Parts: sequence; C-alpha cells; structure tokens
Amino acid sequence: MAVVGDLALKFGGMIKKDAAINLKKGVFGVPVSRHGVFFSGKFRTPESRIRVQSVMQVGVESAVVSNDSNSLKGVLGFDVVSEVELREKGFLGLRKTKLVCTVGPACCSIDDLEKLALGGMNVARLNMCHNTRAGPALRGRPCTREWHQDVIRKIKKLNEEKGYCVSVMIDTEGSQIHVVDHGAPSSVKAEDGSIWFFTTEKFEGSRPFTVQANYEGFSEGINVGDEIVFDGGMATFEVVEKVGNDLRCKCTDPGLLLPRAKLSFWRDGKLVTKNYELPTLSSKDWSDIEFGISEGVDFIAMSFVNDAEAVTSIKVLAKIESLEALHKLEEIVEASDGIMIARGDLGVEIPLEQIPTVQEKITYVCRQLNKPVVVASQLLESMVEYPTPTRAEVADVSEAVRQYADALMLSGESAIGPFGQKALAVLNMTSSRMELWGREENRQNVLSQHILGSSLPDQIAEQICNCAAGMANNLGLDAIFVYTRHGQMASLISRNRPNPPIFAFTNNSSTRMALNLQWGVTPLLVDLSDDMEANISNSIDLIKTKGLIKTGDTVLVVSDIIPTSTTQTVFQSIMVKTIA
Ligand SMILES: Nc1ncnc2c1ncn2[C@@H]1O[C@H](COP(=O)(O)OP(=O)(O)OP(=O)(O)O)[C@@H](O)[C@H]1O
Ligand SMILES: CC(=O)C(=O)O
Ligand SMILES: [K+]
Ligand SMILES: [Mg+2]
Repeated sequence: MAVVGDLALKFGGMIKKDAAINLKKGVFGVPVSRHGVFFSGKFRTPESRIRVQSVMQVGVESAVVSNDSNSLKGVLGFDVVSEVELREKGFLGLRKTKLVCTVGPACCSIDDLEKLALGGMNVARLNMCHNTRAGPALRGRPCTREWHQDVIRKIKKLNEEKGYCVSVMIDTEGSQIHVVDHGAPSSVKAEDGSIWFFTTEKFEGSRPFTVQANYEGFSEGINVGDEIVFDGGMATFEVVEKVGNDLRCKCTDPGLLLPRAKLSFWRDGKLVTKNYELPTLSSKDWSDIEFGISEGVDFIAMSFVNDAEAVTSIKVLAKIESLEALHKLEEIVEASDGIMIARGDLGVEIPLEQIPTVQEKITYVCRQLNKPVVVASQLLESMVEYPTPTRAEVADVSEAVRQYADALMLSGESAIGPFGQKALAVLNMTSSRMELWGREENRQNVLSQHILGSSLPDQIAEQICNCAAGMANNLGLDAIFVYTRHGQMASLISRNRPNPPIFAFTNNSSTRMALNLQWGVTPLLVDLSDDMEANISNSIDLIKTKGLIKTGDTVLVVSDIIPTSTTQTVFQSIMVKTIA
C-alpha cells in the first residue's frame, strides 16, 4: 500500500516502521491492521522506548456484526430526518450544505416548526431585533423575550420528544443607525426633490416628511452636501441644512422608506465610516446574550462585529456586515467560532457589485481557517411574496453551494413569508443538485489547505484529517465515521469537503448541536468509552441493525478520542472497515 509508505515518510520518518507495527498491538489490544504508522510523542514499547504521541493506523478489515441486538450497547443517536434521508437516498445522497431558517410570525407554531425540521432545517435563527417589546402600549418599558423563549422551548421539545436535531441561534440587534419602526404606515414613498427632516426626537406614530433616527449621535461629523442612503440604495437624500443634531435633507433618488431601514452616509462617493462610535454589543445585546445562554441556545450570531476584540470573550458567530469588518476579516474569522456573511447590511456599506467577490473571499478565508460560514440574506427574496423563486435566485444559491459554504440561510422567506416551507425545499433541492454536480466534476480535488496547527499534535490531527478525506475520495468509500468528543477532527475532515458523508459520533450534546452547522457532518449522540474498538463495533452494529449500512459497504474510521485513563495512549487513528 503505497499510501502507507508515503505517510510513514511524511509523518513518522524518524521512527522505525517495524517497531511501530509492534506498537500497534498495544494500541487497541487486538491485532487489527496490517500497516501502522506512528508519530513522535509519548509511547512505551517493550522493545524500545520510543515517544509516540499519535498513532495512525491504515488498514482494511471486516467488521463482524452480531445479530443479537440485545447485546448492543446504547442507542444510535440519529436524528429522525437524517435517518430517513439516509434510508431513502443512501450515503452519497445525504445533503452536505446546512440550512438555517429565520423563525418569525409566519412559522412559530409547533406545527410550522416541525414542518421546517422535516424539510431539513438544521438551525433555527431568532433575530433579537424583533418581537422583544411588550407591545406599542408598553413602549418605554423593559423589553420582554416571551416570544423568543416560547419558540426556543418549542424547538427543544421537538428535539427531545420527536427526535429532531435542530440547533438554535439567536442573532443580536447590534448597534447600527436605522430608522425607528413606528408601526403604520409600513412604508412611505419619498418623491424626487421632496424635503425631509431627520430627527432623533422621540414620538409615537408617524409625522409627514419626518424620519426618526434611533441614535442621537447619528449626524455627528455629517456635513451639508453629504448623502444619506436608505437600505443600500432604496432611496437617497442630500443634506441641505444642519439644525442642531437634526438634518434637513432633499430627496435626490426617490424610493420607499421601510420601517427599520438602515442609514449610511456618503461623501464624494465614499462611505463616511467614522462619524459615530457605537459599541458592537449594546446593553440590550448583553442582556439578550444572557437570555440566550440561560435558554441553552447553541449559537449566538453577533451583529456588526467590527474587530476581533468583540468576539474573543464569548463563543459566537461573527456577522460580517460592515466595511470595517472586511478590513479586519482574517483576525475576526480567527477570533470567532464561525462567520455569517450578512449580505443585507453589507450591501449598505459596499457597492452591490462587490458582494459576489467579497462572498467568495470570505468563504475561502473561513475554510482555510476552518470556521463554518453561513451565506445569508436575499437568497430567495422573491419568495417572501411568490411561491417560486427567480432563476437568478436559484443561480445565487447554487453559487454559494459551489463555493462550499457550510450553510445557507432564509430570512424573511421563512420568518414572514407564506411560502417558507417551499423556500426551504428550494434550498434543499438546489444544494443537493449542485453538490452532485461537484462530485461528478471531482471538484474537491482542487481544494488546497494551508497548515493551521501551530503545535505538533494539532498538525498531526490536521494531516490525519486531510489524508482521511483524500483516502475516502480516492478509494470511493461510502462514509467517514469520526469519533470525537469536541468535534475538532470532524470539523477538520469537513474542511476538506470530501465526497462521502461524515458521521460524527460524539457523547457531548453541545458538540453535536455545534456540528449541525458544519458542511457534510451528520452528528450522532452516542455513548463513548475509552475502548475505541468497542465504540466502533458498537456503532457499526447499531447502524447495521437499523438496516442503514449493508454487507460490503466500506467506511473510513477516524478517531480522536483522548482516553481518560492513563493506561491507554491512543490519540488518533485511521482505519478502513468493510462491513462483513
Ligand atoms: N421575530 C420576528 N418577528 C417579526 N418579524 C420578523 C421576525 N424575524 C424576522 N422578521 C421579519 O423578517 C424580515 C427578515 O428578517 P431578518 O431577521 O433576516 O432581518 P434582517 O434585517 O435582514 O436581519 P438583521 O436585522 O440581523 O440585519 C425582517 O425585516 C422582519 O420584517
Ligand atoms: C443577516 C443580516 O444581518 C444581514 O444580512 O444584514
Ligand atoms: K440582528
Ligand atoms: Mg444585518
């Protein structure tokens, strides 16, 4: 097996191979593989005292399956949706791209949520911008989060009682200058040449030709002659006079002023970015985060992250939606647990024609740095109103899949539109179709990775995962099984976007819910012991008993279980198993 020799040269050049093969017996306690490759680190052999930190086994063997299901330990933690998908479509038919749905008034009943779960929703997103006030009559009182709490609890109930695996993400409001939502009328038209007053004065309802801004310092540093753009181009005004902190403006490009429309300021064709100093996390955001943690949500998407500092203190997805964030992209990606490309607000700050290349760049940086990335906003915008998407929207979704984004997100399509389930089905079908095309074209072969780990053990884990993905592709294997407590190796395999699906067996439910956002990973909650052989045969037995895997199927098994007992020293391994 040439691959073994290559691996030995690459990783274990300084260790004698025959010693390594002897060592292997001490590893799993059973004579399993025909080949073994070892790395430097701590490991003692009877013959020689070689330090081995990581063990990599490459071999082919047959798993013997017991027919006595009573002897099986634990239960197979498949979610009901993946199980049905696997049964119907087989290993290669499992969708790789994850789907996020924004939950809003149109889909917050338990029945609606269940329909979305059945339709393939992996993550439910709740935007903390909406539905957190007690109602117009109580304006000014502290906000309540009853609606959000109710939705979160319904999703957890569906997971627990009906076997779904839907993670929950809350999305913070963040600090941004926008128009206050003063209820009716829902949108106002600004005519060419009309004069409008932009103020921070608080008032209920609407006043003619008056725009209420949410932030007192909104006009700081703004000069007469500057432009104010609504929602990235919906309507444009020119500042004609400063009146204290307020602005009198003339409409120069007519259009609709929507509730909560975002405002951006431009001078000589350039965005005025430094006119205000808003914190990434407001006090409301902090209390929303506390609320999310107390409700046990799985992800916090942080809006308007402008630097890495904001991210380091808490496990979060950073939303890239400002020019400033683009300037500090790599450090923000590095500091975060994942990224959302928030194209809605990003399009307010950069010219729209730059969105496609910026998206491609962000997805690339995220994969290089091994962080999951969600492409968000307007994927199927026309479906907020209509039951079918435009051809251009389907092409946009396909492009995100072609770029190997981890996940696609619905916003208003599911939150307020009457066709949320249809929109989800469009994402589901379009991504499956594009993934199939990618496999047929063998596109994953052109993916190159740069080395991430700084320590030797991290680099070893990474190399094992890169090799695992390459082997699974080259050998045309059916699936990759990875045994993992914290999800690191599952995620490193996913980074290579392999052809076969990745089943991540974990005993940690937070790991399971976090892996829900990662490309190609089906996370399963199982009991794991320090005895890797038992873990592997146990899970294969369970899958076989369920009829989900059959004789002759071949899987690549990767383990990164770090034993809790000191007598065992196996850290990482690769094995190829053919089901007997
Ligand atoms: N919980 C909710 N209650 C009422 N309406 C909602 C809710 N969530 C979303 N919506 C509606 O759906 C639309 C799209 O939702 P989304 O949360 O993606 O808005 P967004 O403005 O793009 O996001 P962000 O505020 O994070 O930039 C919103 O404009 C809003 O009208
Ligand atoms: C999702 C989001 O926040 C945006 O697109 O702006
Ligand atoms: K938000
Ligand atoms: Mg936004």
